[in-house]
Amino acid sequence: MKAQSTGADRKSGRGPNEKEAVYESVLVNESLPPQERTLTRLEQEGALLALAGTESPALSLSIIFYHLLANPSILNRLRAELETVPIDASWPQLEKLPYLMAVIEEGNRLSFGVTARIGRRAYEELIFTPSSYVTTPGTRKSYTIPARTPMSISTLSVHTTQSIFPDPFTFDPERWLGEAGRGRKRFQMAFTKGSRKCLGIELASAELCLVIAALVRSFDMTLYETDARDVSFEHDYQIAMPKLESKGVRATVKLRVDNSG
Ligand code: HEM
Repeated sequence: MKAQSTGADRKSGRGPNEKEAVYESVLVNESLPPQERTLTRLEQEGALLALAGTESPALSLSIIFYHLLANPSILNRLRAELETVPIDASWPQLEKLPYLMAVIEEGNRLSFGVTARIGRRAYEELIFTPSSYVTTPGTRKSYTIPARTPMSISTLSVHTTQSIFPDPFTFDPERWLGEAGRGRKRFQMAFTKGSRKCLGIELASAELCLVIAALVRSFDMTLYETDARDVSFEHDYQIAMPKLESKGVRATVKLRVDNSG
């Protein structure tokens, strides 16, 4: 769905290629009533952007780096692929690397995005037909969901469905490759789906591609006092949290000499 313009462009006289700033889109937004164009609303937008834009990619990165360092065969395969592009490869160049993208998909899958059930209401009646992945006996019939019925789905249950993601708690980038991998993408719920899905998907992809490529190529790392429980989903704080005493994913780091690219 195309995002609706807030009207700020018309007021500012900006050209079609210039971007609207977030605060401006609140203050000059003709579809917002005046009581919404307040300092409180600006604070809320700012806090959401700062939180959503930092914690979520940081969680995916921690999970990815734990599994890369715990599984040298995955790390070596990723490093070999990264060495096929220049050392200063851009985001568009990195996005074309299938194994890097598979590692990112798998990190996002095991981060679970937002673990709380996020609600949706459709304005029209819906017919829900379970996919062929629904294997519980007696649950394959279709349902009619009346318009405006509150609904929600749990990312945890989708991302750990054995028939979609076999051995779901194993970090296995392979599952995102080839035809089968492409088919699974519609079950990637880390950013959720629909009109309120994450606003920062592209920025997150750029951050993850560039940071992973830079760290993997520049450093040799060894896990330090870190185990699987530092990245497992043990506590639900609306985002997945590991064991409470976790100090995060820690590693010792040595600069490497990368002769390629
Ligand atoms: C791996 C990284 C990220 C993940 C897994 C993630 C996940 C999510 C999820 C699950 C939501 C809730 C969507 C819903 O309500 O259905 C969300 C919303 C949002 N995210 Fe992200 N996010 C990530 C990175 C970012 C980044 C880098 C930004 C940039 C600032 C960002 C900005 C936002 C904003 C503004 C919303 C609210 C959208 C709305 O309510 O319309 N996110 N994100």
